[in-house]
Amino acid sequence: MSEVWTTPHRSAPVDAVVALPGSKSLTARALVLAALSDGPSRLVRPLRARDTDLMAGALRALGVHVRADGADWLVTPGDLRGPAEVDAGLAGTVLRFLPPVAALATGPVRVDGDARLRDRPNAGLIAALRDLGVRIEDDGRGRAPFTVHGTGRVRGGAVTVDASESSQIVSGLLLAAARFDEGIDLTLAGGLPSMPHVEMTVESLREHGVTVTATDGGWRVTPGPITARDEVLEPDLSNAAPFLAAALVTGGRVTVGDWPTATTQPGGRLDQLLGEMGASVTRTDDGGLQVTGTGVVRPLVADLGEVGELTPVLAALCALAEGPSRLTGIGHLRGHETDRLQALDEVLTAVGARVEQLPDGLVVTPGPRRAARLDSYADHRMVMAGAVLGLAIAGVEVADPGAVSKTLPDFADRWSAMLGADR
Ligand SMILES: O=C(O)C1=C[C@@H](OP(=O)(O)O)[C@@H](O)[C@H](O)C1
Ligand SMILES: C=C(OP(=O)(O)O)C(=O)O
Repeated sequence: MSEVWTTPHRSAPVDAVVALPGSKSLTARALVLAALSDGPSRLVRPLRARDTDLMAGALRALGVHVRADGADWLVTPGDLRGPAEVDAGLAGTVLRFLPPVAALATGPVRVDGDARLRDRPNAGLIAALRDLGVRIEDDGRGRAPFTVHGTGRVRGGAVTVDASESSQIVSGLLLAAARFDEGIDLTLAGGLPSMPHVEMTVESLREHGVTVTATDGGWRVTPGPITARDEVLEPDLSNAAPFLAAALVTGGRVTVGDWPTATTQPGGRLDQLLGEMGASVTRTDDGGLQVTGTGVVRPLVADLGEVGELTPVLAALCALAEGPSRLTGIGHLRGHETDRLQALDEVLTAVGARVEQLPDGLVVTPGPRRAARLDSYADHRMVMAGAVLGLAIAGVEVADPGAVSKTLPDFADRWSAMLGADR
């Protein structure tokens, strides 16, 4: 892909069926649990993208055998050991899920990544690990780079955790906790975004035979073995968002195949959210989710705190809506791949919308549309948001579109295929 992507403009209704690779979040959990489990596992239809490659690489660096050369990934646990250097790239999942695993290794494990990773909030995780008996060297801010000095075991036990800036702090602790001597009795110190992602963690743990109990203020994980299991990964429903949005924008029809009947992925809320924005949403007989639009996009007033990663695409839709939208509950997006509230403000303003930043969200008022060159902000979901805008607005370009490699390296090809797939 070139340095600047001229996104396809399309006024005719799209009519396409789209198949998507596995979920980033489920693949990350499956890799970590496979690495900590009591035998080899096979992951079927994992996501192959920068974030999951980095997770596989991080686990390999600690002594886990991950075979990723075939269609399936084969994971064989090994003795966890340092010294090791872990490149977390820009992946929140690696930043927050890997350190508790590193604490179970012997020897130092240094975690670092892209320049922006060093700004991503992580103090709640580092403080919690220290309270659980782990020695960690950091710059005093709890952010990358830091070094976990594992001794091969973690005491565990009761801990109060500040996960107000990222649910991944809770997920990371819970994922490894069955291997701590005392498990974990985690109490939240404050708010928690992205609750479905914690439910995903709890469900993944239970599928691996781990006992997780919801308590008054958090979760308790009982110490014990993590049972190895083969797993077929659900498609990534957050990556489905731009494709389904295309139906709404063009007044067309898009079906994403193999849509799970029940899911903890935040994208599972797309039927309701896109329905509120004017789509009709149905399930197809062969298990897909079909979204049909009329070409009119209704404004959205919603608290997206539980489904934050859907925000960039939904906000792009809001800029194309027939009135002002208000998206709240998403202050923590300022700590994502980029400050997404600021980035969305800049991008939506560039294409003609009026944007007001709230402490925890955005008010987006559509305006006269205009062409613009947008930045990707190294953020995969900002590229996808740009693609949605470009459908409706001629002349939308996105600089540095390769940022999509974080979760969907061939996004632009899939986007073109969708647009060319009219029947
Ligand atoms: O656990 C996970 O897989 C994720 C949790 C969420 O993180 P935050 O709670 O930091 O938003 C989400 O935004 C991220 O894309 C993936
Ligand atoms: C916030 C996201 O990623 P990360 O896992 O790096 O936090 C995302 O994918 O939208």
